[in-house]
Amino acid sequence: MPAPRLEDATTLDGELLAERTHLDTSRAALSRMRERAESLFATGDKVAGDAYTAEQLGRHMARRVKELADDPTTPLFFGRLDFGETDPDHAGRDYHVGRRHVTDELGEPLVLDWRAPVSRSFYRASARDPQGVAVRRRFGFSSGVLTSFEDEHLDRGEELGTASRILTAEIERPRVGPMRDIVATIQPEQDELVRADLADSICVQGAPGTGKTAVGLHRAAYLLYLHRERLRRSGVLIVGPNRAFLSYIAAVLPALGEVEVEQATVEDLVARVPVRAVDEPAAAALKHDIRMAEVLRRAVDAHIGTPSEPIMVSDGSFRWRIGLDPLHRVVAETRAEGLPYATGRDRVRARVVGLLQRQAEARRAESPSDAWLRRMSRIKPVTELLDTVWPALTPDGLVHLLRTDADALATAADGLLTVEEQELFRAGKVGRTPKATRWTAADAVLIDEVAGLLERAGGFGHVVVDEAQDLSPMQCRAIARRSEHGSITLLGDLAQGTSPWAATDWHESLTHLGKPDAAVVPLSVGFRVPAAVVAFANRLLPALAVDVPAARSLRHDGSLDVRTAEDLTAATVAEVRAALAYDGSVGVIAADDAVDRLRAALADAGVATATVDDVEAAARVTVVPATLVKGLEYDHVVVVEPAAIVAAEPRGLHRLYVVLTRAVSRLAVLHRDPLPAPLAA
Ligand SMILES: Nc1ncnc2c1ncn2[C@@H]1O[C@H](COP(=O)(O)OP(=O)(O)OP(=O)(O)O)[C@@H](O)[C@H]1O
Repeated sequence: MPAPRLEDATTLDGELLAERTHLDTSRAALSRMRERAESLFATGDKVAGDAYTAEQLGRHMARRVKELADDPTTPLFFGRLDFGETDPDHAGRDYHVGRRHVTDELGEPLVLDWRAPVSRSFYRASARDPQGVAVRRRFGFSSGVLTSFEDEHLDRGEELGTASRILTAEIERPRVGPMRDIVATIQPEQDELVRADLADSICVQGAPGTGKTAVGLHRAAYLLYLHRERLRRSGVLIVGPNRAFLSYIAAVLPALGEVEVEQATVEDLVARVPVRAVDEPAAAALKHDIRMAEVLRRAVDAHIGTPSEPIMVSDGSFRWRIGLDPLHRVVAETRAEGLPYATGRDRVRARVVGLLQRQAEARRAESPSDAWLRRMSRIKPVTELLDTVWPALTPDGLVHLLRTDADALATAADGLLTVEEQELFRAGKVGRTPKATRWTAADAVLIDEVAGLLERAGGFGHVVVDEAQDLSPMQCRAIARRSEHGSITLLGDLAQGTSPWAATDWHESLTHLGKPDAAVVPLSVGFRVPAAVVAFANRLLPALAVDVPAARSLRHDGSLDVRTAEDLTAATVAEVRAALAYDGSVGVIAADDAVDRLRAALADAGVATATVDDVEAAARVTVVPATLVKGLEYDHVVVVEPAAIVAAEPRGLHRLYVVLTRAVSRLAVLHRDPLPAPLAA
């Protein structure tokens, strides 16, 4: 493919000047839009009729003001599309593409939102399929100042692809602080996922650093733009592995103008009871097993009984009787409807009252009053019937019952759990009541499952699940309950699975998530890890027993340094000192129990360190326990004693693979013990 032609220098200067002027004009227009929104916000309460409308309007305006905030360090636009004369819709027009729409006083667009339909060509047009675009221009910025641009004359067959200087500079830019958006440089294979239909659930399998997290967040922003009202009502949820990760990604969506997205860990989602105990590994594995879903379903179902005698009800004036047959019918019909249990209980009550109502109507030839109906629905014989055939249940009460009543568990688990497994399930201390019980994290998932059997909760319009390979089947179901009527974006890498129940097959996870037909799409280009580091980490892949497509790294810079050291602590301090000579962040990653020692040694040496959940910290060095580093990245990574990281947990080699793939530019591996076998090869 021909390389882009260089324009002569004077034209270039003139063009650059014109683009800077356009940037100034757009900035001024954005600030006018914001002022207008602010003044509407200030007067909103006077305009709105009632308190409710005022509050709604206030919230809307506050959101609008936030959305229109201008950050001087992020460029308002990053690209431009010049359409050819023959394009049927945009002949001869040019558009600047940026983070949000900016219009002038007449409402003419100065900058188009990157999510607008026209902007799509910025990401997807190619020399082979120019989509009407004659020239695609990318802008280079330095500290918010427009300093350069790069043109591709698609109409002349020019295309840079990943050789773009501006893309390369963006990828190689030192990382500091929280994660950044990638709107300026989304790649075609990523864009296809970002712009997938709201109705489509997708699963992205990608090697470390292929942009899975970035794609998920940008998809959320894209869907919110396209289906704003609908998704504002139903909500968008991002699920991540831990607090540190969530705070690392928290700034991306607000930078894209999206301030109303919920972020949570799975533990947050199921936090109906406080978690105050830890399961033995075997018990935890059993509780996360998919068979538990059926055990719990049966245990709830077992509470539905059979009426054994007619009921007699007196309302003061008359006595009514409902025979056994109609009562049987009410219970059987309700059961057949397969409603959530608590809804079923309400339905039985309503039907029994309905039977009384019909008798009353027949006798008095008029409908009984609402007050009469209410009284009948709470009258003792009706409530007693309900308590026998459809007793009220609570989620923690039911799990407590299974932990304390061997017979109840045996009935529910018959043919599903062995006797040993039932004993394992009931092992451990249980309080006298649910409230007095010290629940474990796995218990909380089971309690949430029961809550889902009792009552159907409202779900989100879209859920993005990151690091999804670590979810257990029961955790997948907890997410499924929150996305039953919505779609999901599942992001992960089977090679990075470190939980005891880590997925080995995406179709299985998707089935537990209630989206068995979702497509599994690979991402294949790595934007983080330098090729030499990828090659080193990939030595582990054969030992990880997963079938994942290999990725190609875009980064050929970077360095890898693996060496032995007698005094690991001293070597770490020296390595961190050397790393600080470069720009960017430094991450020291070690087995969890070595973290305090390393942090203290660095402090003694006068090196300030941050903790992993403090993404805004001034210190450039972070000491990170290996178990918390998933999803994060640092320019310079120092891995201390790989053998200890591997030895610390059953899936230690997978953990080490995660650890070795966090480096953006330089990786130093320091060890005293021999390297784990696959690496030493
Ligand atoms: N198109 C792109 N342009 C510029 N940078 C990109 C692009 N795609 C991804 N990146 C950058 O590459 C890095 C890795 O991206 P991200 O964290 O989304 O990858 P990931 O696949 O989720 O990785 P992991 O599996 O390790 O969690 C980030 O710094 C991200 O900003």
